[in-house]
Amino acid sequence: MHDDLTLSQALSTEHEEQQVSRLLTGASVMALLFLFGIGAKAWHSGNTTHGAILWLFSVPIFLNMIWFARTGNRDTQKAGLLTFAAMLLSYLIATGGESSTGPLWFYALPPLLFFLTSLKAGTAILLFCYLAALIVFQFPDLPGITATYNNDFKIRFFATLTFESIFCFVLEATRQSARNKLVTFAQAHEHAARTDELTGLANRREMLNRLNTEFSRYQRAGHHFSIVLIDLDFFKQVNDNHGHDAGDKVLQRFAEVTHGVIRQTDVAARWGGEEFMLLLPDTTLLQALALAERLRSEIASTAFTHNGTTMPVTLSAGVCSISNATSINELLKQADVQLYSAKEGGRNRISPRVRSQEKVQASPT
Ligand SMILES: Nc1nc2c(ncn2[C@@H]2O[C@H](COP(=O)(O)OP(=O)(O)OP(=O)(O)O)[C@@H](O)[C@H]2O)c(=O)[nH]1
Repeated sequence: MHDDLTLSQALSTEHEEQQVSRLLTGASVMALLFLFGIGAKAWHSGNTTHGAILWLFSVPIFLNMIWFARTGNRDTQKAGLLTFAAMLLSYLIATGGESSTGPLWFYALPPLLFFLTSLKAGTAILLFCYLAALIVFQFPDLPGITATYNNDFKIRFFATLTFESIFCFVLEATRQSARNKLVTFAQAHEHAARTDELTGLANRREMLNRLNTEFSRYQRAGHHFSIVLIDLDFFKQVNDNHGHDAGDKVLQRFAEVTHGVIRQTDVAARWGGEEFMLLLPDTTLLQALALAERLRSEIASTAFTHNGTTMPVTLSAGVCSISNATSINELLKQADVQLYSAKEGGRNRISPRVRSQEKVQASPT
């Protein structure tokens, strides 16, 4: 599954959120193990109240894990774990934990906070933790505070925690900036891999992907679709008479006109050279013929100009519906046969011809 992910999908917010959830689950399991182990050690060394309180903390963490497994709600999982961590740290700094080592667990907070929340939210929560520590250090007589710390410890605690927090902030900011650049780069790269540079339409590779997707949809749910294979008539003459730049301009203008004619759900691609393909989801052969005819007429009446000279541009197109084919290959082959027939029939026309079309195309344009 993972191999199928594109780079920008792999860097997407959803994917990152999944990673965060996995990390939170891992952190929860580790927290449970630590609480159980350190609680057991405290219990055996006679500090039974401290041991029992540590074990008690494992209950909400365990329930949070169960809740996440049942609901899949990542926000609750994150908020729950951060709340329990804040409560546990408050307890540890207020009581000193074992041998006044409780505040040491504060050092786990900065990297976790910046990774799990935003830089802003992480800084705000950290400042709140600083305030809590300051209150414990400055007012040891407040109810619930049983630990006393000497001044050297307090100064070193704040100095090292500040150093670590700044370091984590800078690291996370750098990581986020690199990630954003990578996402932008990946999106541009993926767009380029799917798009024809000259016309901005989908390229052949993208069209083949979309055809396969549409064919699967047809096989699964019976959604019909049609394709239109288009070739500009006598395009070589445009290049020969007006130059390659003029030819390029015609291709670009053709793409613009096509965009104005098709629906948003349709896909237009440059199939190669001066050949184009339209993929029309949920469209019958007759509807596709009508659209192709509309495009033919629009192109025939559009003024293609270059350096003040107007160039005559018309198209021929072959149309085929998936209901007349058993595979993508056959669909393409039939559209090609129809295109050939349109060219043979005199160009500036759509094939197969149905009665309504014959009436429209009877008068030469
Ligand atoms: N300017 C420009 N010309 C291109 C491009 N790709 C293909 N062509 C030209 O398109 C022309 C296609 O010519 P042909 O295959 O002979 O077809 P045609 O002149 O359109 O004649 P019919 O298709 O038979 O109506 C060639 O001259 C190619 O060089 C492109 O990206 N830019």
